[in-house]
Amino acid sequence: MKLVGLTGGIATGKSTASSHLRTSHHLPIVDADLVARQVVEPDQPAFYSLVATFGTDIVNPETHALDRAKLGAIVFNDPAARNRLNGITHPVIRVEMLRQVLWAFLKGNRVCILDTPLLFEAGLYKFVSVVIVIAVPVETQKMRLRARDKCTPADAQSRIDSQMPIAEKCKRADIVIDNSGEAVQTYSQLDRAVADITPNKLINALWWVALAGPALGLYGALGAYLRVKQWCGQLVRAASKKRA
Ligand SMILES: CC(C)(COP(=O)(O)OP(=O)(O)OC[C@H]1O[C@@H](n2cnc3c(N)ncnc32)[C@H](O)[C@@H]1O)[C@@H](O)C(=O)NCCC(=O)NCCS
Ligand SMILES: Nc1ncnc2c1ncn2[C@@H]1O[C@H](COP(=O)(O)OP(=O)(O)OP(=O)(O)O)[C@@H](O)[C@H]1O
Repeated sequence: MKLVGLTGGIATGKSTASSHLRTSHHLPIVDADLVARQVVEPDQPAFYSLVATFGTDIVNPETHALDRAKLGAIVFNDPAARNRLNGITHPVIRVEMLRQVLWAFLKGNRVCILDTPLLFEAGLYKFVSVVIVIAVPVETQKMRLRARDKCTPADAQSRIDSQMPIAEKCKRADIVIDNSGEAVQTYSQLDRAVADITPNKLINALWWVALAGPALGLYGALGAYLRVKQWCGQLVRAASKKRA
């Protein structure tokens, strides 16, 4: 299975591209933003680490879930805080993403897409065979980000500045998709890219036969690790609540 990193800057169109790859090409998408949301749900160990680090102000008092806007306002304006957030969330995001990649492999897919905004920043580019960057000019990026998230120009700028510049990502890419035009133009560039990168069926089947056993073992081990980690966290929290 070919592991493909799909990246870009904030609001350059990664989700637009990945939803086309999912619906028109039936490719499995491992969505880092989605995983990042799941690992900070209120029953997850990373949620408690975030509260211990950033304080209870980042919890919405009504829903008891993470107040993403508040945490975003802190970390997108403070590189040290962002490093602390990344230090808590990224290790667990990586484990869950690896689990999903193994599942995509076990199902016999020939291509799996890692939709990851921080592919370069977090070093995940080392594990993929092809990097696709979805690019737009910075002015278009700012305009689309502000229109989508209804944020101020300063907020849009600080989010953009939190990431590697899009021009640098394009330099490091194997394939650059220009998403500054109509969506259909982006889709046809993606269609050509898929045709270019999809491996031969026979070679893929041989790799599957060679690696399915170890992949299944690792998949099971990662699932068990995540579950045990969650149980341990619950036990520790229950014990500290009792003591309080
Ligand atoms: C800071 C948080 C709470 C803000 O949440 P919010 O709902 O406003 O944004 P959302 O999660 O939808 O992310 C939107 C975009 O912001 C950018 N972004 C998110 N986290 C980061 C980060 N740590 N550094 C730089 N850019 C980031 C990405 O381009 C992402 O696509 C949230 O992004 C978060 O928990 N980030 C840490 C986990 C992470 O690194 N996620 C990125 C995928 S690995
Ligand atoms: N070709 C296009 N033409 C016009 N608008 C577009 C185009 N592609 C994407 N958009 C719009 O730009 C915004 C950002 O796109 P999208 O959400 O796909 O970006 P993203 O890279 O996934 O963002 P994030 O980094 O926040 O996850 C959305 O409102 C989307 O509808």
